[in-house]
Amino acid sequence: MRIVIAPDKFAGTLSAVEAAEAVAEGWRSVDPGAQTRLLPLSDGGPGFVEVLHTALGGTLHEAQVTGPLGAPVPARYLVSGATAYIESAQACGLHLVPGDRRDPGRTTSRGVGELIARAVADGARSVVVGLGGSSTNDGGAGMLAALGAEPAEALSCGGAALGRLPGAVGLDAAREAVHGVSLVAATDVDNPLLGLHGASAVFGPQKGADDDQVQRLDAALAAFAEATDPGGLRDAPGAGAAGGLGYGMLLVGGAVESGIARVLGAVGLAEDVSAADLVITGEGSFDTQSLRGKLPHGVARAAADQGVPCVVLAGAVGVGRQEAAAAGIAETYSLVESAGSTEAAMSRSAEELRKLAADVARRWSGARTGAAGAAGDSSAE
Ligand SMILES: Nc1ncnc2c1ncn2[C@@H]1O[C@H](COP(=O)(O)OP(=O)(O)OP(=O)(O)O)[C@@H](O)[C@H]1O
Ligand SMILES: O=C(O)[C@H](O)CO
Repeated sequence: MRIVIAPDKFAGTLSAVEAAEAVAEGWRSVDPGAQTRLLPLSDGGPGFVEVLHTALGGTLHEAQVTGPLGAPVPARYLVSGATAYIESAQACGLHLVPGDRRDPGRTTSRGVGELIARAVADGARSVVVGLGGSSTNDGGAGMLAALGAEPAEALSCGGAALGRLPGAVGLDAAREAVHGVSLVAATDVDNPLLGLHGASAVFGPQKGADDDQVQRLDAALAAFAEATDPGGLRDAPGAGAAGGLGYGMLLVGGAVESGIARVLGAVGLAEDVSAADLVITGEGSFDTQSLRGKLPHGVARAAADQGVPCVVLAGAVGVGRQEAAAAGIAETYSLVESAGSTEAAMSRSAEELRKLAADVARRWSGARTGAAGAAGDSSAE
């Protein structure tokens, strides 16, 4: 059997690469002759550089940049040909901020700008920045400051300060720093910068903001938008990704693209799917959100387009059989159910995923050869 294994990360327990490897190992333990094609994926958030490196090869460059709270953090970016791939979460990700220090009023995207500057200095003609999983809400102001925007200090100290900037914002030097470079924001969401569906309201709470702070952060971003762009960039889809980093990139001539589309294109999913008998995708929590354009949904659509069955192996499954079927998903399998508890699924995630994949292999390879245990005779609901 030819299997394409294309999962997202299981946030908090397995990277996409680890998840894909565990599924492949589990499958091959039952069906050693299977041809497994591993295509770990990312939507632009954490894992972006690792999955593109797996798919494209290229060279990883190490850097030390300003982290979300100001202290330096290590970050790796990928260079493949004349294109550099940067993962904003490596410089300002939520995972870099301990739970008791989360404060989207203070965290900065400055390190992202440092990575862009470094890639451009290395000679990149195209810079693709994955956006998502951030701890910030600074409209990309810190990133712009690292590229030369003024007043640098006030722009670098987080989203709260944007409501009281000491003077006009100067963007010329930042624009000049990326002049002639194709700059792409590969975003995990298409939210605008401001308002009910904006960065602060939708993603502020997961970064530690309460209702009052959400209001203040939204007002501060609105003031920043007034000071930087009289046009409609604030309303552009994706401007609100990564705490408004999408907006900041638009200000210096960047283009917004779907991170999922960028990654699926880069890894050549459609081509591999066309030669497959089964596609396996997955993520930590497969819920109704997942069916609104998240990675497993994109993979399922690619499989459905080619008439290839697709199954989901997820940490937890919160989608019913009918909803899944409507999205082109033949079966869903839950690690929590197969491991017996959330605790077991989370603490022994790789091992439990291998076991679950072996079980799925028994069902699906058995079904193909007409053996007992037809595919899909049991699944998590
Ligand atoms: N091994 C696991 N077993 C059971 N549940 C898991 C496991 N790993 C992660 N999870 C659950 O999945 C959640 C994370 O979901 P997921 O990996 O889909 O990412 P997310 O935070 O929803 O981000 P994204 O928007 O990128 O999908 C965790 O909070 C946890 O509840
Ligand atoms: O980083 C964030 O704010 C979310 O992942 C949306 O982009």
